[in-house]
Amino acid sequence: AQSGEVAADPQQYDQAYLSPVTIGNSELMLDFDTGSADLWAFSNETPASQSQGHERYDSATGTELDGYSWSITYGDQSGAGGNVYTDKVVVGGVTATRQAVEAATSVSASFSQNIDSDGLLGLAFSSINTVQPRQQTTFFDTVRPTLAKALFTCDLRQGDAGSYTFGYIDSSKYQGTVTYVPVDDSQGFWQFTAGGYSVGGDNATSGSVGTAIADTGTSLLYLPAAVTKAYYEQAGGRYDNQQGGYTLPCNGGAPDFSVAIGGKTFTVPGSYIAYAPLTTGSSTCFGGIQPDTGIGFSIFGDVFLKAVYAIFDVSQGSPRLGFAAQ
Ligand SMILES: C[C@H]1CC[C@H](NC(=O)Cn2ccnc2)CC1
Repeated sequence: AQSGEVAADPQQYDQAYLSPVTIGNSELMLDFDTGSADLWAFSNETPASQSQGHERYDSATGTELDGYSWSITYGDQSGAGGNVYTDKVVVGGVTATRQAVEAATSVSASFSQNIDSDGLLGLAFSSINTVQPRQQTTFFDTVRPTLAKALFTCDLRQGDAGSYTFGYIDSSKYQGTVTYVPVDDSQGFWQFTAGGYSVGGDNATSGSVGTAIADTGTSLLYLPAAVTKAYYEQAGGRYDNQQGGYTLPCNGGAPDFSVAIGGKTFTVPGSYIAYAPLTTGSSTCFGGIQPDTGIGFSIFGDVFLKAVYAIFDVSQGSPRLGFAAQ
């Protein structure tokens, strides 16, 4: 049985985390994204004008799926599309011998401009893979029958290298016990229910967060508007229309944010929520918590995930998420 571990290296401000992946004989840095289900890369088929500074997948090592294509648009309105190959993909020593690899023939500006990222490796459920005419499986679904345990884990860290593991849980990476919650995969996401919350440790847990997804591909923590408003009232933040989100002082006074999941409380340090100065040297920061208005559910992105050890587990028949304090 296979198992393995791969580094997750943070970009500036932990905006995304990138992991080394070998596809054929190309070594690329991919953004592992539990919020989508396509494995795509800049390639020899991506226009030079769009791929300056990126490593590219050389599709010559692959077997083309004739007449197949893919096209994806993410929640931030970024997107990409192209052709499909099968090729050998290796992640932390775990090998998929015939993985669908989606070679980009076009990518949106934000992907071209983020030269650290050579593509994405989707880890949501294969039911939302965009390949046509026949949907393809994610890397995790492809290797799942060969893994020691049918699960992968995520240990993202604030401003430091973390890791993903496939096929095993590393109990040295968390403290205390793991709390498991059921996952509703009907929308293709790692969707769960979050409970009450508290700001700055005042144990008057108020309200309830509700339906949420665990999304390593999203930088911030998107919560219901009422919860977000309550947080920034205590944090001394304000909604800045020009910035398109809440901002707050960078000065280190931001309160912690705690949320109950499966009856256990998980805390995001206030320092994670003073996310990044509006511009270099500014004493005003963009907030790491933002409203989930219009999305349809809350998004527990990297701001939350780097405060926990997360286990994405399909070993029990029904999928489940495990969380433990880091
Ligand atoms: C309003 C939110 C904005 C951010 C959205 N997240 C994404 O688009 C994640 N992603 C994947 C690839 N590139 C980005 C989720 C909605």
